[in-house]
Amino acid sequence: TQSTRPQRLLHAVQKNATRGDPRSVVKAIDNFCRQKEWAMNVGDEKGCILDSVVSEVNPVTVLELGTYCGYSTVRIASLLPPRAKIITLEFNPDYAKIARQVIAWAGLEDKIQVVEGPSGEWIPKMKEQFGVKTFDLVFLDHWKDRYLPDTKLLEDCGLLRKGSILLADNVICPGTPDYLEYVRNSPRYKSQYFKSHLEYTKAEDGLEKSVFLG
Ligand SMILES: O=C(CSCCNC(=O)c1cc(-c2ccc(F)cc2)cc(O)c1O)c1ccc(O)c(O)c1
Ligand SMILES: [Mg+2]
Repeated sequence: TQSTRPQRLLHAVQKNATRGDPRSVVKAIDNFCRQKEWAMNVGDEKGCILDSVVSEVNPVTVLELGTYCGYSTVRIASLLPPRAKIITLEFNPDYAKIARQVIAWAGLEDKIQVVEGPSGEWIPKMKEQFGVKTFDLVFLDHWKDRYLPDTKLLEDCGLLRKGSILLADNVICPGTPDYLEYVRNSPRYKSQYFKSHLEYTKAEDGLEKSVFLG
């Protein structure tokens, strides 16, 4: 039977990356996506912006919306302080299965919890299910029309605190116009746009970093 792109991406990691070495896993995926097949990872260019925001925030609790194959999950987790944790939500069970194996190859299972299901259902259960108080950093990279409703849900569930950072991928391509309008015009956020390119291409894209003001 024909393999899927996530399966081929995982094989490239197992073939070319060193077990327990997150940076080699990131490199192997970027090489696969540049040389073999494009895939919707945040990629190396936007990944460097992600790295700088994670290093600056130094978060203890991270929420990622949209795991896909775990590329950004591994990127973020490899920069977290010892006791810090990342919860990553993925709707698609096939993606989640691949992501768990990519994360295991990187040796980061202890810092990462992959949760399967719709973000709209899981966000209201975060406190009771995972003992989360608030998130220091949220990386939005799932369905682009879920960024705004899920942000409002995070606010309503008391999962953001004064200073929580939202970092959103793809605000230009594919684009998240309603989300951008909200975080850029709401008095409850201070927003900043980091211009970049759509992963592995020359098309414009960027990340929007928004600080929740409480
Ligand atoms: O894929 C999903 C939804 S989550 C992935 C969201 N991410 C994107 O869509 C995304 C897309 C692009 C992009 C794609 C084509 C272009 F021409 C240009 C850009 C880039 C990104 O960086 C992204 O993050 C899913 C869920 C449940 C299911 O059952 C299922 O089959 C699929
Ligand atoms: Mg993306």
